[in-house]
Parts: sequence; C-alpha cells; structure tokens
Amino acid sequence: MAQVTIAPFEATALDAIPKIAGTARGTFRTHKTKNLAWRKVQLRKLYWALHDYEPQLLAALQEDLRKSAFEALLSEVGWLKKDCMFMLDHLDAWAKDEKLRAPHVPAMYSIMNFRIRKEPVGTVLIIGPYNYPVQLLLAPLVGAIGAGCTAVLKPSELTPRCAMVIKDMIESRLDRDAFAVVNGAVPETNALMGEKWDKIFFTGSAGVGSIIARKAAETLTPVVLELGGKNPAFITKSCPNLALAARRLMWGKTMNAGQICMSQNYVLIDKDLVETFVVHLKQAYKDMFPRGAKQSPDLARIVNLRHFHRLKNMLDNTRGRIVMGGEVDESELYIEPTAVLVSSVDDPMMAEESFGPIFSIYPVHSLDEALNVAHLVHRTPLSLMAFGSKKENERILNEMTSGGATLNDAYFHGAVNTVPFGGVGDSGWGAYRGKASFDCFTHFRTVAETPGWADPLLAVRYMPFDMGRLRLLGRLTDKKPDFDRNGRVVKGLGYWVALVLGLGGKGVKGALLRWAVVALAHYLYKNRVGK
Ligand SMILES: NC(=O)C1=CN([C@@H]2O[C@H](COP(=O)(O)OP(=O)(O)OC[C@H]3O[C@@H](n4cnc5c(N)ncnc54)[C@H](O)[C@@H]3O)[C@@H](O)[C@H]2O)C=CC1
Ligand SMILES: CC1=C(/C=C/C(C)=C/C=C/C(C)=C/C=C/C=C(C)/C=C/C=C(C)/C=C/C=C(\C)C(=O)O)C(C)(C)CCC1
Repeated sequence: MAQVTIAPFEATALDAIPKIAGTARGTFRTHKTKNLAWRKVQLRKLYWALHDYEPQLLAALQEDLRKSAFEALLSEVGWLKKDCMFMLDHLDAWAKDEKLRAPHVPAMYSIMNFRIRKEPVGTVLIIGPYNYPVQLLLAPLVGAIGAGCTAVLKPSELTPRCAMVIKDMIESRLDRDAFAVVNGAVPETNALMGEKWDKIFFTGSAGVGSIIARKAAETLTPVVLELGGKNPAFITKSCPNLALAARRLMWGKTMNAGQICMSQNYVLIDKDLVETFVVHLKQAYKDMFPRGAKQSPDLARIVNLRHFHRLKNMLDNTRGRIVMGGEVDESELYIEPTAVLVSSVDDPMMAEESFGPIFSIYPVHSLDEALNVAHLVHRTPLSLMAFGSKKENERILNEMTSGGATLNDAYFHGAVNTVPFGGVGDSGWGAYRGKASFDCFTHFRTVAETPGWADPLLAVRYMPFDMGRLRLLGRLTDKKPDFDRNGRVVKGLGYWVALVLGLGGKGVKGALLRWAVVALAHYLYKNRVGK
C-alpha cells in the first residue's frame, strides 16, 4: 500500500460550529445550489476526489478498522464513485418538474397546470457511524448534492483517520461555502444539534438516534434515521441448499468483521438441520480462512476496546454453547467468527445487537415457532433473510416485516447501491440510495396555476354559496360507489352494459381488442376463399 500521511485527529472548535452552519445556510440562500450545472460540477469533483484520495482513504480504513483494500474498494470508495456516476446519469430526469395529469388531477382541474417542482430541502446535517465511515457519511451527501442542498458532515470520531481524510478531501475539493466537515464526538454533535437544519440524516445506534430525534423535534426538524436491528435468518426444513446457506451467512458475518447493521444477529433453524448446518458453517470458515481467521488479511478488526468488550461480554455471558470459533484477543481487537447454539430468547446472544462477527443459532420445531421467536426478539428489524421453499419464504415475508429482506442469501438487498435502503419502525425512518437519495433531500412541492379566463367555470366556490350549484357539480363530477355498505362490490346496470358492449373485455383496451378480433373474423368470413 502506498505510504501516506494522515493528520492526527483534531476536533473542530466548538465556537467555530455556529459559523460553519451559518455559512452553509447562507450559501443555500444564494440559490446557487439550485443550479443543475453547479450540482453536477460538485458531483464530478466528488468523484475525482474519491479517485485521487483513494490511497489515503484505504490507509485510513486499514488503520481504523483494519479493513482490507478489497473491502474498502468494494463497499466504500468504489461504491461512492458508482453513487456519483448514477446520480450524474439520472439527475436531469429526476430534477425535472413532473406534470400532474389524470387520474392524479381530476379532469375538471386539468386546465390548472398542476405540477410537482423538485426543490432542495435546504441545509442538511449528516451524522455518520464508524463501521462504514466513508460510505455511510458520503452516500447521503451524494443525495444532498444531487437534490441541491448544502451540507455539514459529522464523521464518527471512532474512526479518526477516516474522519481527518474526509475533512481534508471534502473541504479542499468541493465548494467550501456549501459543504463542510465538523469533527468531534458528543460535544461537537450537541453543538451542531443546537443549530437550525432543514433536515438531519443520522446513521448510528437506536439509542443515539432517539436523542437526535428528540432534539430535532424541538424545532420540528425532519430526521432520517438509519439505525440498527436484531436481524433474523430463517432456515427451514425445505432449505434448497444448506451448505450454500451456511456459506452465505458466514460471508454476512465476516465482511467488515460483521460490523454491519443488516447482517444476521441470529439464525432460526429447524432443529433437525442444526448439526449439518454447523458442519457446513465450519467448512465455509475453512474455505474462507484456510490459515485461520486471525492470520487472514481479509478479516477486519473490532473498532475499539469498548466494542471489543461489548462483544466479549456477550460471549462470556451466554448460556449457550459455542459451536464454531470463540477465540478473542484483546491486544489485536480480534474476535473470531463465532456461532453459539442457544435455547432462550433472553440469552444475551439473542437479546443484544451483535454488530460483530458473532451470531446465535436457535433451533425451532416449526416455522410457526420461528416466526413467534422473531417477533419476540425484534418486531421491526432492519433486515431479514430467509432460506426456505418459495412458499415458506413468501410466508415469512408476509408475516414478519423488516427494513429490507433477502431470500436465499445474506443481506444482498443492501449490497447494491442503486436500490432504496432503510429501516422500518424502530430500525429506521426514511430511505436513501439511488433515486431514493435524491428524493430524501428533495421537497416535492405541488404547484397549481389557474388561468384568469377559467374564472366563470370555477365561480361556484365564491360566496354567496349556492347549494344547488354544488349539487349539480357533484352530479357531474362525483364518482358513484360500486360497493355497498358491507364493502361488497355491486355490479349495477353500468357494469353489465359495459360487459356486453366490451364483449367481456376489461377496460377500454380489452374491449377494443375484442372488437378488433370480431371485426377481423367477420372480414375473413366475408372474404373467405372459395365462397
Ligand atoms: N441502518 C444503517 O444504515 C446503519 C446502522 N448502524 C448502527 O449504528 C450502530 C453502530 O454505529 P456507531 O457509530 O457506534 O453509532 P453511534 O450511535 O454510537 O454513533 C453515531 C454518531 O452519533 C454520534 N454520537 C454518539 N453519541 C452521541 C450522543 N450522545 N449525542 C449526539 N451524538 C452522538 C457519534 O459521534 C457518531 O457520529 C449500530 O447500532 C448499528 O446497527 C450502523 C451502520 C449502518
Ligand atoms: C451476472 C453477470 C456478470 C457477473 C457478475 C458478478 C460476478 C457479480 C458479483 C457481485 C458480487 C459478489 C458483489 C458483492 C458485493 C458486495 C457488496 C458491495 C457489499 C456491500 C456492503 C455494504 C454496502 C455494507 C453496508 C453496510 C451498511 C449499510 C450497514 O452497516 O448497515 C458479468 C460477468 C458482469 C456479466 C453479466 C452478467
């Protein structure tokens, strides 16, 4: 890896924060960020900044998390470059006014040129976590730039080298009046929260998310929360390939040393499959780490001592049996990929969010039991994975919600940068990525424009009110219900007439098609050969 120097971590001075926020707000008021060409220049600059700062970013990720260059490129630097390109490719189309026509606008108002203007929400605060310190801070920024916002970023202080590289990169390459980085921990975040924002985008723990949401509520500031979850994986008796399920779940818990909020916390598995599943897990472990996980340059480390001890305590306090892994080494912040066989939902391995390379295996007698346990552990997890028959997977999706879900794999729904990503209930509010990133920072402003000549047509609204005219208008424009008071659809005269005239076809298209077939048949009959 290229030799690079990273400045030591330095928190932003508390008294500088109001000015930083004020500059970002002031720049938004100049309206220059609304210009699409300006936004595109910033996105292109961000792309090249990521490209040029790649050695620093890779070194910082290696030092902060011992993240391999492979992972750093795949899921952080390369990921963000793709984000920039995707936003650049689609920005013109997404930012265009959307004309509102029937059926969204009733025919009687069609003269009023209803449309949706896409406006930037304003000046936003983006607060990032430590596990993907580059991706999870800058992916929302791509959305904010695309939408035309100004932004202040607060990287996690737990990954200090990444925080310093990001500050240098953003402030030297992007418009300094529009984008800034504040480094620090709780005091600096509190100072930022004391400022007025138009939206706050927070990724992190549910505990801190709730502090942020409470503070934001004081000024009615909208928040997006990307939080954690205790995510289940279901393996049923009909699992099509148990060895593959084991391999994929091992991948889910070893990327970034399992410090991924959407990876499985626990596996609910049919009791008859447990033994074989563990054999497959061990085989997958051997295949991925032929010289042992500790020797592998591919396995990241736990971010710091606090999180190391949090994970170690889960293993120390479990009443379950470790069936794979179990080694820990504080000097290296190393935790071996570990699976623990448990039998109680109160076990720390079930009750706490793992957010590391450890997970539990919980044997069940049936899918009913699995679904009950999952609801007890966390009713609205960030993700869910199912390895069953098609029918069972459909049932799991139907009976248990989650932010996102993957069938027959670990969290792949969250490994593609262009599709919406977000939680549900207490695992998150709002979504981003792809077009959802643009939408997240956009105010969809409905605009109507009433021509002066239309006033006589619309005069019914004026006082003095005339009930007769209101009733007449209702008779002309109100849609009659085709259902009765019991919620049953009523097939009235209109239905039967339409059915006969439409020759049984549904809708105008279906009816026209049937009439065309009849006409063709008639024509062929009339002109038949040898008549
Ligand atoms: N849904 C998602 O996309 C993701 C969710 N997460 C969740 O984040 C957690 C791990 O990330 P962490 O960085 O440890 O989260 P965290 O909640 O401790 O920190 C996140 C950010 O909040 C700031 N912060 C911490 N304490 C604060 C306080 N008392 N007041 C104001 N700001 C404060 C930190 O400086 C940091 O920038 C896990 O629970 C994980 O599930 C992590 C990554 C992605
Ligand atoms: C199929 C065709 C081709 C071949 C395509 C191939 C070989 C694709 C392989 C893709 C793979 C294995 C991609 C894996 C990607 C994993 C990623 C990006 C993981 C990302 C993790 C993230 C973002 C984590 C985020 C964490 C968060 C949000 C959190 O903590 O919550 C050809 C050969 C291209 C030909 C066409 C057909």
